[in-house]
Amino acid sequence: MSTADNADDSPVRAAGCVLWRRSPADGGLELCLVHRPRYDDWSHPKGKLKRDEDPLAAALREVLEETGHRAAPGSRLPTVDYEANGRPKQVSYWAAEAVSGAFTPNDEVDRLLWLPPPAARDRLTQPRDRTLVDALLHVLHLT
Ligand SMILES: Nc1nc2c([nH]c(=O)n2[C@H]2C[C@H](O)[C@@H](COP(=O)(O)OP(=O)(O)OP(=O)(O)O)O2)c(=O)[nH]1
Repeated sequence: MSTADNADDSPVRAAGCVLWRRSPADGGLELCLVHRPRYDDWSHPKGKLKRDEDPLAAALREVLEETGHRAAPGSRLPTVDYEANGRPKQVSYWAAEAVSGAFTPNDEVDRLLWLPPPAARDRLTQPRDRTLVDALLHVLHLT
């Protein structure tokens, strides 16, 4: 197999966060989901790594770009694998607490919601992304 073949078969790498906060109203846990008009879907903030970029740095950069929030990273969460446009894709995730910032609608993300865990689970478009809600509760010792 040539080097070019290897490169073609290698997964597209992306990274993101299950971004959480304590509700300003009642202190309950809330998760941040983003709506992408391109797919009309709801997902966790994430995106592809730039060349030579560290996955955690990429995850925090994507959170800032898509949600306007700076985040403090916590535990590593399970990696999500799927096929996108005929190529394997591997998305690394971290739990991260939103610490500052504000959302402004942008080309990639036109809506953002802060939802309690059960509502976030229901709202997520991809079943694989729902498992990350439970993984977050586990690392926050809430299950
Ligand atoms: N978020 C997410 N999207 C998925 C999963 N499985 C799956 O087929 N998709 C679909 C949604 C889109 O139709 C397609 C490509 O979306 P994507 O979010 O992976 O790719 P992208 O390049 O547009 O975005 P990004 O990685 O830069 O954030 O893959 C999944 O488990 N999670």
